[in-house]
Amino acid sequence: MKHAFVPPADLEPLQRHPKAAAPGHHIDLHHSTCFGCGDDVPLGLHLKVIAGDGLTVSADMPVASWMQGGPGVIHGGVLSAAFDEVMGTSPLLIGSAVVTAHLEIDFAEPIPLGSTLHFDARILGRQRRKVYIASVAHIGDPERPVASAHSIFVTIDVKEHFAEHYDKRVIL
Ligand SMILES: CCCCCCCC/C=C\CCCCCCCC(=O)SCCNC(=O)CCNC(=O)[C@H](O)C(C)(C)COP(=O)(O)OP(=O)(O)OC[C@H]1O[C@@H](n2cnc3c(N)ncnc32)[C@H](O)[C@@H]1OP(=O)(O)O
Repeated sequence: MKHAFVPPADLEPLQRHPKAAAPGHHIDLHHSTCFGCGDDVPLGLHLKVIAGDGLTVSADMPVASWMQGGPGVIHGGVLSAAFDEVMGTSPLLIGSAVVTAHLEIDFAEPIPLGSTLHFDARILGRQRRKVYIASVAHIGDPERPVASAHSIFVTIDVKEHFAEHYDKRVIL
């Protein structure tokens, strides 16, 4: 698939954390009211990200009618949010909490409502606090990706990062 993102050549390789979810297992929720993965939000993506081998994860997302952008197809922002969630969950494999600093999406084909998107994502490596991640999505044929994404996530101290906003969080 065409893309313009070039990760640095000198990325530091990363190791899976000994306590990371085992391959085939669901990686825990960010929190229950997260738009991307939370069980308690009525209108959310409800993504279940599954640990793969090494530094990989995967997820499936049925493309529901409320995700419509152009007639009969998924909205690009919804697709971007799904990539963000899948890639943003993967650093839990290395024991790091992260937030998105940079997210690039390449849209290769219109994605019809009613299809199921399958996402695969892979941690490429780190440079200081930056974790580089790549992801590809298909709707049935792994040889024919419909979209791909490249991102830079930055590791954070969760308590410190959210301290200013934590009191305004939504509890359902
Ligand atoms: C008590 C709470 C309990 C809660 C429990 C819940 C657990 C939840 C755990 C985790 C939540 C994850 C939820 C995932 C959901 C999916 C992911 C999202 O959607 S996240 C939302 C969207 N993203 C943001 O809101 C970030 C907003 N941006 C920032 O906060 C800052 O800009 C931040 C943290 C990204 C960086 O700020 P700096 O001050 O800490 O650090 P600096 O030095 O500026 O950047 C570090 C490195 O990153 C590069 N960098 C920063 N921004 C970049 C960019 N846009 N492009 C390229 N590089 C960038 C910099 O050049 C620097 O790199 P060099 O080491 O110097 O090479």
